[in-house]
Amino acid sequence: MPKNSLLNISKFVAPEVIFGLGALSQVGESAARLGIKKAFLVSDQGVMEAGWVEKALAFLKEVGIGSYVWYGLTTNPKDCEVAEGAGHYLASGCDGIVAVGGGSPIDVAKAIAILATNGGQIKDYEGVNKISSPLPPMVMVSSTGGSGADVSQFSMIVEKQRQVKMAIISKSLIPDIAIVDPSLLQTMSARLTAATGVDALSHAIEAYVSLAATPLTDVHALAAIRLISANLRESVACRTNLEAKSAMAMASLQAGLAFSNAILGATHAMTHQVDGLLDLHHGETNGILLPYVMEFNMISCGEKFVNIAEAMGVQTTGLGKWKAAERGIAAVRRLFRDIGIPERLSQVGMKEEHIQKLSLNALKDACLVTNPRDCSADEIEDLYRRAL
Ligand SMILES: NC(=O)c1ccc[n+]([C@@H]2O[C@H](COP(=O)([O-])OP(=O)(O)OC[C@H]3O[C@@H](n4cnc5c(N)ncnc54)[C@H](O)[C@@H]3O)[C@@H](O)[C@H]2O)c1
Ligand SMILES: [Fe+2]
Repeated sequence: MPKNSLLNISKFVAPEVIFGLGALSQVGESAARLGIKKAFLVSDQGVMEAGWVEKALAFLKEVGIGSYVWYGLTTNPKDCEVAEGAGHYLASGCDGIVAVGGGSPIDVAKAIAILATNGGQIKDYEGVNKISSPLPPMVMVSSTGGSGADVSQFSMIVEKQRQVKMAIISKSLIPDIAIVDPSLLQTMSARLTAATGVDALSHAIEAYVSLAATPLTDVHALAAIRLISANLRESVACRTNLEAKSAMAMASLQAGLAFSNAILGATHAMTHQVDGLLDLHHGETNGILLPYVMEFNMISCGEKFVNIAEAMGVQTTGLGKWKAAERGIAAVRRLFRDIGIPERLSQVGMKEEHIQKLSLNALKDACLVTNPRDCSADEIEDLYRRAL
């Protein structure tokens, strides 16, 4: 029986989602509905400067919710930042968490929630299903249209000492309410828009070919690929193109629903290691690696790669399966080139001497388990080398 046959049991988890231009205005009502009296608002410097935190605070105040703002985190957030944030949460008298930001603040907000009710250190929760006590109520407002962390069961935190990005995976990490307001994407730079859009496309493609894909995740993954292929260029080109921003926000959301349930693959397993070592934008590294991993994975599920090609806008009629699949990968490469994603890992600081350690760590990453083609350490090394 095919792995994603309707005859199999499949599960799909998702938070309540509020989507649309102006949806940020629902943050107060959402927090109130969860019984939050004082919100611990997690964000970061860039999102604060863009003015979105001030707006969220006003909406919380409107419904009588007090708040404590903490934004002491960086991109590729670190375990020490989570520990500091959890200390602030426990001392603040807050009874719920609101994040306003991209994947970094959202992941830290989830990690703070874990420590707040489960104690210990964040590294104790690395892996699958390590959380035992329920978490405080969580409302996540995403500001990047890329990570999908606002709907996912993941939190990604770098353990500084090991220079490894840990995947913490648990259904407890699915927020109660996700607010997706495409207007927030207007303050992102073109480079950030490109990198976050590439992250979303990597989520959709990896989830679609994942060994854990189901009919429910396939629908979202393919829809996300179509939206990204048709709108990412325009979204990068113009900050105020609200149609393109809304399409990218929806794509990120659907890619998030797909990968949260189908998990990911070798691209992410390899990118997480580079994130831990070099502190680059996660989306750019994914963009460099994804076409190489697609070439490697293609033989495991040719038909799916044809569907990806079609979702990327490739006319496949009359082409054989493998030709069509290759054209899909070429379409991904062309999109990334058009929006200025670097093509080689050496351009972003990676060196030959890093490859062996990164490959061994990638082999242990939880995302590799669902890659459609088995990967040995040598094959991962080879993929890093091809992308170098
Ligand atoms: N938990 C998950 O399911 C999941 C999935 C994918 C990625 N991630 C993680 O998410 C992180 C990346 O998240 P991201 O790509 O959303 O970016 P990010 O949260 O790291 O933010 C990147 C930069 O963009 C700025 N920024 C964010 N929104 C902005 C806006 N609207 N206007 C102006 N500036 C803005 C931030 O201040 C920051 O400087 C990585 O650490 C990655 O591992 C998590
Ligand atoms: Fe990602």
